[in-house]
Amino acid sequence: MTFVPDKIELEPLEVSLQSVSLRRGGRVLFENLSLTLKPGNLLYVLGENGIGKTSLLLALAGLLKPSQGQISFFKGYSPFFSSSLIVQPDGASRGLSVWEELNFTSKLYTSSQNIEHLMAKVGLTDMAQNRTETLSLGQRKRLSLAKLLIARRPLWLLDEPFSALDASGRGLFSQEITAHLGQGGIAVIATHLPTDILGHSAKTLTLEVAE
Ligand SMILES: Nc1ncnc2c1ncn2[C@@H]1O[C@H](COP(=O)(O)OP(=O)(O)OP(=O)(O)O)[C@@H](O)[C@H]1O
Repeated sequence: MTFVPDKIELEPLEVSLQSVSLRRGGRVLFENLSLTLKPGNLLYVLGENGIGKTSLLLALAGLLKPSQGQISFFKGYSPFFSSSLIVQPDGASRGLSVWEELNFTSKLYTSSQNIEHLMAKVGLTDMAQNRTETLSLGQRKRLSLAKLLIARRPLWLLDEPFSALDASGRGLFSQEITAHLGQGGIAVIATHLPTDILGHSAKTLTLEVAE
């Protein structure tokens, strides 16, 4: 059975939420949410702790089912083949080294990206042989960025992408998000940080307690 298509181009994806409600832990997080994301769009999801930002990202990734409404992916892709999700804590715990983790990801996505080049780009060359679970939080975030670049999905779902990163890491991540948007990708960023870090025009969605 083939789980991943041989080659995924950055397709001009469009994602649409129609009257979406999400329940979790026995309570309604939000109701009747409608919005459309088009190529090049950046959406910031804001709101207090526990309001449902990460849950919305999980729903967009196809990992949580809306209790009402629909999330539609145009152009025929399922969320599994069109999105990359970075949540916290990340899932770098397979007992692999940094190089092995990137090699595994590369094979999973049949990517032709050069792993040495990517490790240099994200500043992890010196950590190539270190097991991923021994990385610092900022190094893990850099590893997540390398995996995003390998997967090359059109929809990036990023939970606090800039937290734990130093200034150079934040610069690098912003540069790659900007490049992704420029290539017609979409980014959804859940954050508590100021939303001007990218200098890119953005939509903002502030989640509030459901009635
Ligand atoms: N696995 C789970 N099972 C049941 N309820 C959960 C689960 N994970 C989270 N929740 C609940 O869902 C609600 C929304 O959580 P979510 O992680 O989406 O919030 P958030 O806005 O991302 O918060 P934060 O700003 O703290 O990261 C919270 O009330 C939380 O308790």
